[in-house]
Formats: sequence, C-alpha cells, structure tokens
Amino acid sequence: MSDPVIHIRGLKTQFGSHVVHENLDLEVERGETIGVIGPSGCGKSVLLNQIVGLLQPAEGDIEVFGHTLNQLSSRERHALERRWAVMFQDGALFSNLTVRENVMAPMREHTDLSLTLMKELADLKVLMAGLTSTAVNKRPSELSGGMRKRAALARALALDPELLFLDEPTAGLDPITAGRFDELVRELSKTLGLTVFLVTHDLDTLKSTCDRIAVILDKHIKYIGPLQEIARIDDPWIKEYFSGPRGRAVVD
Ligand SMILES: Nc1ncnc2c1ncn2[C@@H]1O[C@H](COP(=O)(O)OP(=O)(O)OP(=O)(O)O)[C@@H](O)[C@H]1O
Repeated sequence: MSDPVIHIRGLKTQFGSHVVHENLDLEVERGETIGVIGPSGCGKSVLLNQIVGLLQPAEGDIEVFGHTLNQLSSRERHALERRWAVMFQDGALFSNLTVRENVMAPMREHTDLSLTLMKELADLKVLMAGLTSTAVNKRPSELSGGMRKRAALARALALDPELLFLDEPTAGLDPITAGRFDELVRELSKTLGLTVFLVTHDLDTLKSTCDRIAVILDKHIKYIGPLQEIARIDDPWIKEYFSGPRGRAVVD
C-alpha cells in the first residue's frame, strides 16, 4: 500500500489484566472506506477511540497522516485533529443548541471565521447531509432519529475533514432510513474524497459503503479484504456472521 492515512503497528490494548488487542496491525489507504467488524467486546470502538487519541495504547504505534500520535506536541496534535472528524453512535449533539449552532461549534473552536460565514457554511453542511433548510433552527429533540444522525454528520463535516470516523452510524435506525444514510455516506465519501473508518454490525452498511472489511478476531485484525472475499473465509465466526438470511443476501 502506498499512502496509508492510518498506519497501526504492534498495537496492544490492556485494561487491568484484560488484554483487548495484541499485535494489531492495520493500514487504511487514502480515499477508502474501511468497515471494522468482530464479535461484541473485541475492541472495535476502543480501536477507533485510540486512533482519535481518546485512549492510549499500552504498546505500539499509531500513525495518522504520517504522524506518530504519541510523538506530537499539543500544537501539532491540535493541527492534526482538524483533519479528522468523529461521529459517535449517539450523535453527541449539544441538546441546548440548534442544528446550525451544533455545526458551528467546531468552527468556533478551530477557526477565526466571521459569524456570518460560519452560519453560511453551517447551513451548507446541513444541506450536504440531506436535511432541509428548515432543520437549521431546530434543536436535536425536535428531530427524528434519522435527522439527528444527519445533523451529527453535518457537524462532522464542519471543518472539511479528510478522514471521517463513524461508530455504528445506522444503529437505531429503521432499515429504509439506514439505507438512505448509507447512500449519503457513500456519496459524500466519493464526492469529497474522504477516507472513512467505520465500525458497524450492519451487514447492509458493509455492503453499500465499504471498500474493505477488517475483522478483529483473536485480539488482532485477523482478516482484511473486500466483503465478497471475507464472506467466503472458512472461519467459525465469519461463517456464523454471514450465515443468516441477511448475511446470505449481502453476499449473494
Ligand atoms: N475505559 C475502559 N475501561 C475498561 N475496559 C474497557 C474500557 N473501554 C472498553 N473496555 C473493554 O474493552 C473491550 C472492548 O470494548 P469495545 O467497546 O471496543 O468493544 P466493541 O467491539 O466495540 O463491542 P460492541 O460490538 O459490543 O460495541 C470490552 O471488554 C470493554 O468492556
């Protein structure tokens, strides 16, 4: 691989005596969407949190955009953080702010743009995320689950990230809303040239958005490749994962 956006080597994660990851290696190429799957508790969300610096690994190196995370000054770190965005499972929107104010929040923190420009940009991101302009003045509690996800996506796009992290983006959505959200993620990632790191249990999301799938088993990325290849691997967990009716529908 030529130009990995994320390069992880020899990662070990440990909580007390509980070893979650050991000798975990991963490369994510620029512009690809990678879906991370694995049994519940295998450390998918922890891996995401480590890449964005919310958790420290016990051992190993994590490079993002060619910079080793634990070797950066806080200033360098701040500059690097502007290049990625995270959409957490619950959306993590500020409930007391309108959608527009939520999308403006990262701009206020990281830029010196005028208020007028921030508002215009925020409204543009809201439209990009597939919401209508009437949504900008609403608070999260006034939105449906699907609309809240879109608002969270709009906020994630606020600073034009090159790398987007999505933790269970379609969790809690009905299949039609989830499918539309998957389409939006795919369209935006291709149009904007985003690299996407996606944690999901949703087989339809894997099929419609991911270029490659990374499977965490036995504490490391045991398998990585396109969905059709992964689905055919002779491994008990993979067989079980893909053997239900939905799994078969995705693979056939
Ligand atoms: N801050 C923490 N302190 C202690 N243990 C933790 C912490 N965060 C996560 N863990 C443990 O690490 C393991 C991996 O957690 P993680 O949430 O990454 O799993 P996951 O693969 O995302 O699971 P799921 O698919 O159920 O969401 C779990 O056993 C969890 O209990």
